[in-house]
Amino acid sequence: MTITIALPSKGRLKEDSIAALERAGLKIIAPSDARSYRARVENRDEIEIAYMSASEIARELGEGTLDLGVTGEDLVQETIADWENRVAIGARLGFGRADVIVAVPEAWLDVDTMADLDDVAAEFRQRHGRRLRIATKYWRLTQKFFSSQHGIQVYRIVESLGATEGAPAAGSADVIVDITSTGSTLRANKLKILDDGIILRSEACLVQSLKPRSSQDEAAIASVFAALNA
Ligand SMILES: Nc1ncnc2c1ncn2[C@@H]1O[C@H](COP(=O)(O)OP(=O)(O)OP(=O)(O)O)[C@@H](O)[C@H]1O
Ligand SMILES: O=P(O)(O)OC[C@H]1O[C@H](OP(=O)(O)OP(=O)(O)O)[C@H](O)[C@@H]1O
Repeated sequence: MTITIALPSKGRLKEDSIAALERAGLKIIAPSDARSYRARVENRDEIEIAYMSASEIARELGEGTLDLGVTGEDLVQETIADWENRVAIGARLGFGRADVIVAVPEAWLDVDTMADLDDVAAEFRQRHGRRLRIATKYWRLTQKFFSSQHGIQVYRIVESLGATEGAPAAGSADVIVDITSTGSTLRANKLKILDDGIILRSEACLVQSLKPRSSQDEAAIASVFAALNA
């Protein structure tokens, strides 16, 4: 039996993921064809490595087609419906840190909290003839935070697949929900994070799919977590 560990094939999480496994004693043998998205681990024939995009890793963990994967917690929570029952976050890896936040224009001087934003949302239609628009690619996290946690119901999500911080200035949204790490993109676009507007502090994690599997595979997974958490 083999278990499959998926690692990001590109982007900011790729190199750190490989390094984290190597520090845990899992040395990845590069495939003979560098364009291949499959690899093996030295002296661990029961482990197969698959390279794929970070969001695809989250999706496939949710569907149970992978055993383990390294991806961001934000992508886990956003991509997988009912994520707590489908996957388990087994190790936080200390890189890929970023916060998913609610930010509003700096010019909104009297809006500093989610309660202030609730007031704005409630008045928005009367004042502007439409609902408050939130630009984001984090639909699920936004709905959970606004509707379930803060009881804000009157808003509209405008899907943004990039340059989200530009949406308020461009006039396509009023506020945003996006990732920030250094804060420089928010500052450059004259946006401020609400005082209680941190939805999630995310980092790269090793995540396990919660599907039934053989005791041999369970043991292989446990040994990977033990090595990483050692
Ligand atoms: N400054 C940052 N901007 C965006 N994402 C970041 C940042 N810092 C860390 N991350 C994390 O990196 C992950 C996304 O990584 P990356 O952008 O490499 O993926 P991607 O290649 O865009 O993935 P996909 O192709 O699946 O969308 C997310 O979990 C995110 O939280
Ligand atoms: O707080 P900061 O350090 O400014 O980082 C945050 C920005 O970085 C990411 O964009 P990036 O330009 O990396 O492109 P991406 O959206 O394609 O990941 C992210 O989407 C934010 O816009």
